[in-house]
Amino acid sequence: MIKILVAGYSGSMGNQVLQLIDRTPEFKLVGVFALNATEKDRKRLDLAEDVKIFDSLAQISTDADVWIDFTAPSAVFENVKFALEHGIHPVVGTTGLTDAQVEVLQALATTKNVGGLIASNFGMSAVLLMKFAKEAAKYFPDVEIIEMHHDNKKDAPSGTALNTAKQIAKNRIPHVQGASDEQETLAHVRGGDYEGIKIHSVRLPGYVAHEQVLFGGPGEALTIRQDSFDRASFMNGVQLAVKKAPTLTQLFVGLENIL
Ligand SMILES: NC(=O)C1=CN([C@@H]2O[C@H](COP(=O)(O)OP(=O)(O)OC[C@H]3O[C@@H](n4cnc5c(N)ncnc54)[C@H](OP(=O)(O)O)[C@@H]3O)[C@@H](O)[C@H]2O)C=CC1
Ligand SMILES: O=C(O)C1=N[C@H](C(=O)O)C[C@H](O)C1
Repeated sequence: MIKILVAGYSGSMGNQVLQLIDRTPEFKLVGVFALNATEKDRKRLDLAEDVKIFDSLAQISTDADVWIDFTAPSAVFENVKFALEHGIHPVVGTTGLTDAQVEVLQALATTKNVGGLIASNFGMSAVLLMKFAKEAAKYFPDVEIIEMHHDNKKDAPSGTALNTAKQIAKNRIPHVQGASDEQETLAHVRGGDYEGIKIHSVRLPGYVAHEQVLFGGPGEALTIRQDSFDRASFMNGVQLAVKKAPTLTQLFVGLENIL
C-alpha cells in the first residue's frame, strides 16, 4: 500500500488525482493540502474520516510515502523541500521551478536518500513530442514553439514549452533566427526567447493543453503537435510515477527518465 498526500487537491489536477487514488487498489489517500483547505471539503469531496486536511505547510504531520504536488509555481519549491526533509517521495507536476531551484532540490534528495520525480508533463503525447523535437533539431535548426492552454493557467510559457526549448537547445546549432534587421512594431509580438528559440503562449477558454513545434528549412517544414484534450490524460503518467517513487533515491526530472 502506498500512502499519499495530495498538495493542490482542490484544483483541476488535484481533482483528477483524487479520482486516480480512488480507483487504484494499492494507493491510499492519507492527507490533502491546499491554501484554502476547509473541513467542509471532507463531505464535498467524499474524503474518508482518516484523511487529514491541511491548509499550511507548518501544520502538516503525516506518515505519507508519496507527496503528489499540483499546486502553483509560487508554492512548489517550499512544498517539495518540505516533503524531502520529511522523508516523503515527491511526484511533482507543478510547473515554474527554476533550474537553480531544481538543483537545490536534487541535492537535498540525494543527501536525504529520498528520490522522486519532477515532470513538466505527465502525458505520453507531450513526452514523445519533446523527444521527437530534440531529434529534429539536429536537422532543422530553425524552430519556433506555440503552446495553447486554458485561460486559467497561471504561468507562461508552459513548463512543457520551456522544457521543449531546453531539449531542442541541446541539439540545435545556436544561431540568430529571422532577419538580422527585424524590428517589432508591436511590443513582444515575436514572443519569448529561450536561447534564440521563440516561444508563443496562447490562452483561450475551451483549450486544455496543446503544443506545436514548427521547424522550417529551405523549401520545407516540419510540424510536430500534441493535444491533451482532457486532464485525465495525465493520470497514467502520475500513476506510474507514484508506484515508482518509493523505490527512487534521487530526484529525476522528466517522465521519460523513469519509464
Ligand atoms: N505536469 C503535468 O502533466 C501537468 C502540470 N500541471 C501544472 O499543475 C499545476 C496546477 O494546475 P491546476 O490543477 O490546473 O491548477 P489549479 O489552479 O486548478 O489548482 C491549484 C491547486 O493548488 C492549490 N494552491 C495554490 N497555491 C497554493 C499554495 N501556496 N499552497 C498550497 N496549495 C496551493 C490550490 O488551492 P487553493 O485554491 O486553496 O489555493 C489548488 O488546490 C500548474 O503548475 C500546472 O501547470 C497541470 C496539468 C498537467
Ligand atoms: O497548466 C496546465 O494545464 C498544464 N501545465 C503543464 C505545463 O505548464 O506544461 C502541463 C500541461 O501543459 C498542462
